[in-house]
Amino acid sequence: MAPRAVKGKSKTHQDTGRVLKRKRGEDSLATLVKQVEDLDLKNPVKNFSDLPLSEPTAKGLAASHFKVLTDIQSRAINHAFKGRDILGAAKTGSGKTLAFLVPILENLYRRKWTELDGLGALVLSPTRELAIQIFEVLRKIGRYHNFSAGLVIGGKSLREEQDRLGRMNILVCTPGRMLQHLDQTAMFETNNLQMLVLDEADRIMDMGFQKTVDAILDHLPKQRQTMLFSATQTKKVGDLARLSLQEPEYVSVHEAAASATPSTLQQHYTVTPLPQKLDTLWSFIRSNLKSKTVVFLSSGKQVRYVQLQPGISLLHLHGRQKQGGRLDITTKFSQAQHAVLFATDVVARGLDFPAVDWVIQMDCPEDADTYIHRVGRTARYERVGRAVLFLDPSEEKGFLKQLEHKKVPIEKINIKSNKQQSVKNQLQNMCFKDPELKYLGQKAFISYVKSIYVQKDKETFKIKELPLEEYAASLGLPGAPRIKFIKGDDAKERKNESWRMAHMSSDDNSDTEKKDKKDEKEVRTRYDRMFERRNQGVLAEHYSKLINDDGTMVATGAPKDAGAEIDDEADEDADFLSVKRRFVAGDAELGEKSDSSDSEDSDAETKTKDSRDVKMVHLDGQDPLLIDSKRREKLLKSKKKLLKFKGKGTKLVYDDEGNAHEVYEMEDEEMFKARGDAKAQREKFLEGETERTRQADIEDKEVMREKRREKKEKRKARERAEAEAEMSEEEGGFSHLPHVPFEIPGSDSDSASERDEPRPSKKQRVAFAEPDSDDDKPKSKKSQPSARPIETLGDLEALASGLLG
Ligand SMILES: Nc1ncnc2c1ncn2[C@@H]1O[C@H](COP(=O)(O)OP(=O)(O)OP(=O)(O)O)[C@@H](O)[C@H]1O
Repeated sequence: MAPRAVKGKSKTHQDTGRVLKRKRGEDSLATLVKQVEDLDLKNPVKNFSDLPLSEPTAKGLAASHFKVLTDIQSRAINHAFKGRDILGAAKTGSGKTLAFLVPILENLYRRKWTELDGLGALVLSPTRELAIQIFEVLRKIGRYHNFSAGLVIGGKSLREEQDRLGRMNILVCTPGRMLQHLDQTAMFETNNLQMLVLDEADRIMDMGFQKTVDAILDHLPKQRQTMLFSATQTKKVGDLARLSLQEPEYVSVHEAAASATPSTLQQHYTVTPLPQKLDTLWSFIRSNLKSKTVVFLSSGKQVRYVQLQPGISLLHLHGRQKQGGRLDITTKFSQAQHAVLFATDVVARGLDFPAVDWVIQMDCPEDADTYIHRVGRTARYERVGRAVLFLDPSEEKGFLKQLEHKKVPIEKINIKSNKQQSVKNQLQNMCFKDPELKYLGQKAFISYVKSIYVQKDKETFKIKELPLEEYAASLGLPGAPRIKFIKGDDAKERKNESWRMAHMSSDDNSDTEKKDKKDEKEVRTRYDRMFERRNQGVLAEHYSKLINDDGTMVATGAPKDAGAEIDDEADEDADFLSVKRRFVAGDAELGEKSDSSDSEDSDAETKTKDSRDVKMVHLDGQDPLLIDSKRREKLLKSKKKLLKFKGKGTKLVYDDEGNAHEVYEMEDEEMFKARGDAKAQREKFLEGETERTRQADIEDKEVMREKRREKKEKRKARERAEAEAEMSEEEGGFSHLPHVPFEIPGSDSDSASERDEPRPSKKQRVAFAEPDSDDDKPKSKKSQPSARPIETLGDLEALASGLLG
């Protein structure tokens, strides 16, 4: 009896403690809400400690060593706290990421956001690398919150992500993958979304992403807070209308500034004729072996070709690499003290590589905005940095005009010709010895010329003025490859085309990957072509023998007298092709019926030919089955096995007159032609099917969502009722504030709760841990749930490819 009394007493103590704690939480939340209401927008705060912040965010910021707000942070955060739409523009490296992440955490916190409320904030990033980076910052500063957060960037199975998506409060994603989920993941709801953030907004709103972003916006509620951030901000009225911005606050930190680039950045350009660019780069690298440098080139093929060995670690990064490889390289370069990263514009925006000394732009960027983002990879957050742009004489005037227009201060420098070292001979030797390298060089040449051809700014990019023969020689090539341009062929448009098809299929990959696949298909190596030619011959020969004049198929495994005219050589080849089927085309010459029929449905007959015993079995409505071995004879005795040789019947449909038709009937050629060009018909058909599939998906999803919504509402009501009952029993007056760890449910079993099975207990959940050892980690077990730190690239890859777990 006694123990029971003690137990009862301690339970009451625990309950009272819980209730008091809840009351304290409610009180501090009310104070926080009031402080935000009273925030003076005209008086930006300096330190994070002066902002009205929740305890978890304040702790997360302090543990990540963020104390003083940057300009953009102090001017944007207070507006964002008040729920205003924001157009944020500030120089590269000025801390825009925190300017939207802190409001996301705080606004959801003040709204008591829980797992049951679903997706509260969505952050769109133009590249996977940037999405990963944003997510890492979110993990750092949000580690003491109980929100669940996920990274959705493609590269892994859609299924894996689907199960977990429905429970996320905050998502960081790339547009293509997000749209795929919005269209295809029934459990994923966005009707409760509070905040939408577009990082590198001008890039996300431009042509390349237009269709995808518009389709995403169609799925989102119009009533929401929208925040746009970039170093080169979009202010286009059309874009703002597309986003349904409501009286946005334009927070521009650099509009009044003298330059659009950081003041700690020294910018130079050098006029280097195209054929000398590689030599200039080589000489630069050789004289800066103790630096960390990013070299921008216009295409991945060029990035792959630059395989010099100057005595410093060279890394290559471009969009066509596999995701794991890309992550590996960004991590390596981040950690390296001295290295050169050859990259395309995939790293131009947003990436925060620590301590980059130089940014070299070997190929002129497409516009001044791209220039600003590229050079922004150095001189970040008050650090110094240097940038050099290589311009061909034909590009100088046009591009300098663009830079001037965008307030970019840049000075000309001359390269000392006596310091120039030539790599032309070295490359020529290498290409001579290694045809594969020569092939790569040719592709690099072609892709460079194409990149110039598709540029819109014809005042800067004048293809006719480029010395292409000399440029090819500088790459070590024996001559300039011939390039055919199709008039009116817009490469960008072609690139974006794949979106449509990616969208239609339920494939797992992001749109970027689709592009890759499409391109991979187009790029056939020499060996591919040789192989194709060789096998074409073999197949052609066979094909002509396998197909009769009238186009009917000839059975290659049949004996010679079985009606097919096949010569000896063809028989050999037939064996080579290992035709396993034993159906013969006709039975007319195969002798009389055998008496020894032992099956209800089949009759067997025997004929000896070419010293082989051959039996024939007739199956209803089928070609005869040839029995030429004991094994096949045995088969006859099994009715079950014979079933597979029986016909399956034909499905017919009846018209109004009662005439039977096959489900698919061949159309008369004339009629087909009358309906127009075959290509146009195909496209029309595809469009129709895409639309039909899309509509069906949307309808299916809506039904599923409705069901889920109902269940969720019921669950929510039940939980609230329970909580209220519990409180009124004990003390009364408080509302329940359930907490979900800041996590992505990791295991498959976790996804069960999404399907309305009992919610996992907190102990079952997997939560984040912060890998940084220097941060003061929370001491209590409750505030530091069991954790899996990111230690290896594999971890990071898993993190990037799916959802955190
Ligand atoms: N308040 C702060 N105190 C100290 N460091 C900060 C602060 N805010 C941001 N940083 C640091 O500044 C660097 C740049 O920040 P961030 O990547 O957010 O810049 P950005 O403005 O988004 O740049 P970009 O335009 O290139 O995307 C990061 O390393 C970040 O950790």
